[in-house]
This record gives sequence, C-alpha cells and structure tokens, in this order.
Amino acid sequence: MMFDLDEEIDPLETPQTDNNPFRFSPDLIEKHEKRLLAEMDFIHEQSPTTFQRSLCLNATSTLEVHISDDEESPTAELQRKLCLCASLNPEFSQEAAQRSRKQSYTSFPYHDHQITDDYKVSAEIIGIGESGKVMACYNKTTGEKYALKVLRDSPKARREVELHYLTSNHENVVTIHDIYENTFDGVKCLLMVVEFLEGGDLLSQFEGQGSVPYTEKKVGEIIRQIGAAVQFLHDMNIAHRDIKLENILCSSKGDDCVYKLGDYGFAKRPERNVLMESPCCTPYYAPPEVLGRERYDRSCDMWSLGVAMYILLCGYPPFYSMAGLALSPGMRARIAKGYYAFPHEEWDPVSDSTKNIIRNLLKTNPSERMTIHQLMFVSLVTGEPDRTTPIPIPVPGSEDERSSSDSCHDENMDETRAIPEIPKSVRFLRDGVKPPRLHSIQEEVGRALELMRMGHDSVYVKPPKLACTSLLARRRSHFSIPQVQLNY
Ligand SMILES: Nc1ncnc2c1ncn2[C@@H]1O[C@H](COP(=O)(O)OP(=O)(O)OP(=O)(O)O)[C@@H](O)[C@H]1O
Repeated sequence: MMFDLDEEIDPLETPQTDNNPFRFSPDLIEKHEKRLLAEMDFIHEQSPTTFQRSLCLNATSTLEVHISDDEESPTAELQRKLCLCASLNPEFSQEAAQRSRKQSYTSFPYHDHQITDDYKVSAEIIGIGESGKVMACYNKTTGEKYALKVLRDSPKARREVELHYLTSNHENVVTIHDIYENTFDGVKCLLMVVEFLEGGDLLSQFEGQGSVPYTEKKVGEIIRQIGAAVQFLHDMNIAHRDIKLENILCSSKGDDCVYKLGDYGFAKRPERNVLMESPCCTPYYAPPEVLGRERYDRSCDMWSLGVAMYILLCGYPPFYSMAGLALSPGMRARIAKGYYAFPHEEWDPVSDSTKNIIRNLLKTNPSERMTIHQLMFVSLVTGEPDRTTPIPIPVPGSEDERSSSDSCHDENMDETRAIPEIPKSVRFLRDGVKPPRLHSIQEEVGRALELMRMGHDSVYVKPPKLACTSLLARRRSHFSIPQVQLNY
C-alpha cells in the first residue's frame, strides 16, 4: 500500500476556498489527514519501519512545499507524525517530537542533549573522508562500538542525514543508530552514530589482498547486495551519486560478509521544483528535461556500479589518466566517448555476458544505460542461468573475434561488429601501462564522478526578456534588438 498524496488530492477537483486553485481546502486536508493517520496507526502496529520510512519520504517530498517556518500548519503536523512513525525507538520519537515542533523542516529525529551523555567518543580514527574523520565511539550502557561521523550543520549536511536516515533500515545500507545536534565552540554540528563495520571499506579490503581480481561469482554477490540497496534508493526516488569502493562497507573480512552502502554526502532526491510548483506551469506542460532530471541522477549510480564492477574484476579502473594526473583531458575525453578496453590478460577469463553488463552500465548516453531493475535481473546477480538472448560468439580468427577481444567500446557501435580502428588511447591501455595504485586512481574516479554529476545538474538560464541585471539594462538602452520576422 502506498499513499500518493498528489494523486489522492487533485487540486482541480478540490472545492476552492479562494481564487488560488492550487490551495487545498482545510476541510479536505483535515479529512485526508484523519484517514492517513488512522491508516498509519494500523501500519505502525504491524509493518516494518522500512515501509514507514518510504511512506515518510513520500509524505515529505509531496508536503514540504506547503510548510512554512513560522506557522504550525496542519500539514506540518501530519508530516511530523508520519516521520516520527519512522523513528527507531519510542524514546527517540518522543524527544524528536518535542524538537521537531521547533524545526518543521527537519524530517529526521535527533537528540539535542550532548552525545557524551550516551557515548564515550574515542580518539580512534576509523577512516578519513573528504568531509572529515570518522571516529570510533562506545555506547555507555552496552559498551558496543559504533562509528561516529560529525558534520558541520548546513542544508547539505541535513540532506545527507535525512536521505541516509530514510533508507537506513535496509539490510545493505549502513544503519543509523542515533543522530545528535550539538554545538562545539559555537559551531552547530550534526553527529551521526552508525553501526561499525569491522571489515572496513571494500577498496581497502580489495587492496589488502593485493588487488587480485575477484571471481565473477564474488562480484555478482557484491553487486547483488549493493544493487539491492541502490534499487531501494531508486524506488524511493533517491540517487546516491557517490557509489565507489570506499563507500561500500563490509561487515567482515570473511566469506559471510554483508556489503553495505554508506556516505550519502551527494545523495539527492527531486527537489521542490519552482517551475512545477508555479501555478502557471502544471506538470502537464513540464518539459521532459525537467521531469526526467532524477532519472539522470539515478543513471549516474549505474555508471558507478559499472566502474566498481570493472575494478573488482581486473584490479584497475576503466578510465584513468595515463600521465598519472588527477583528471587529464585525455581521460575526460575517454569518459565522454566511452573509450575503455578489456585487455586480454585480465579479461580473457571473464565471460562475455559479464563484459556485456559492464558495457551496458558504462553507456555514455544515460538514457541507454542499464537501470537498476535490469541489473538485478541479470544471471550474474540472480545466480540463475541467463534467460536473456545469448550474445553471438565470434568465429575464431575472424575480424569479429579480434575486435571483440579488444573490446574497445563505443556506444554507437554494435557490440559484436568489427571495429575498424582501435583508438590510440585504448591501444595504450591494452599495451600494458602499469596502472597506478588503485587509491590514486580512485581519486580520479571520484573526480570523473564529480564531472558526471555536474553534467546532469541542470542550470536554469533566465530568458533574456526576464533577466534584469544592470549590465543588461544598460545594453538594452544602448542597442535596440531588431525583431526578426520569420516567414514560412
Ligand atoms: N560505519 C563504518 N564502519 C567502518 N568504517 C567506516 C564506517 N564509516 C566510514 N568508515 C570508514 O571511513 C571512511 C570515510 O567515511 P565516509 O565515506 O563516510 O566519509 P566521507 O568524509 O563522507 O568520505 P568521502 O571522501 O567518500 O566523501 C570510509 O571509506 C571507511 O573506510
């Protein structure tokens, strides 16, 4: 059961209280709230919090538009109640309820007493990321070890915590145990206490065993677990946007390892869209690039999964700077064109079907890239025999065979068709450039990802007629722009 508030309350069907057809009548909101809350009570008694979280997400994403800072609207109250249903324990919920009365925008519950009341924060550093150190802390009552991430309070930090919190109940997402809002030296911080994963991150684990390629079976298992988390996020309209081996955490170093997705620093879900909310532009008239933006964010995750799979199967990434630079123009161009190779030495033992999955994940055109639902259905992930159409196997010695073993990929080329000439960059990779150390490559991969994210963040350019900078005003007064008459 899912509530889609947008669908259930149709503004055009709603009795209007004033001239604004986009404002819901208070009666209708009250009726709707009562029904929702009755259903929520029912759900609260018996359903897993995962569901409630997804409900909460739905509620916040559709309702926050109407909540204002200074007034306690009935909708805000509803949102709070929905969100509180998703909290981890009853005490947490009560405290959060008090707190959230002051903070309508925050849709995750947090403590405002000192973290040190509940946890002993140790000097032990578990990991270092771009946003700071991840420290170890111990629950004062149970003695259990946790990881502590401290973020300077900001809208970005709140978004990270909120989106992580909403998905944290999934078995392949790092679980959040507590969130605190504390002030240190006048600086307001958000502190996230999360489960400690003893196996560390996947990159360190992979490097720790000498970057020896994993078997397809093992990679399939990792992708099955992380893919499940990504599917969960994508179904909730959330894009992670920073999937890389450092952000995949391992419960242990053994075969029973559970893989979990962490670090939501770049996670995103569709934001309030000014264009869509404005009464003059209803969703019926919204252009595809506005409606489809989230899909591009999500497809960025699929590209990253392709890169992760590639690295795990051969020990180096598909794209890197040959000069060891952070992000060389050549590397940028290869990413843009989708030029990478499957060099024989490492890739001959890998099946064609697995290589094809990578090809479909590393498609340069996001709309052609495999979706998470498609990925979860491939035999490598399901562990079952492939039921999709088999890939034609090239005849030994034929032109087809030579080109397919080079595996230079261009999205415009048919996967089994002969490639007339292998680009120089790909030949360079094939000829055995010593791959730089994985960690430094990962930095490059991170930058490439940055490039990709930025590429899909849409920029709103005002139409010249609406723009009103002083420079433009001066220019307008000096030059009269001739009207061009188009004759068809
Ligand atoms: N729950 C955890 N259990 C064990 N190790 C962890 C945990 N959380 C983080 N780490 C370690 O700390 C490192 C940095 O964590 P995290 O990615 O959350 O920080 P960040 O500053 O957001 O990093 P990034 O540079 O990816 O943005 C991870 O790569 C991992 O090695």
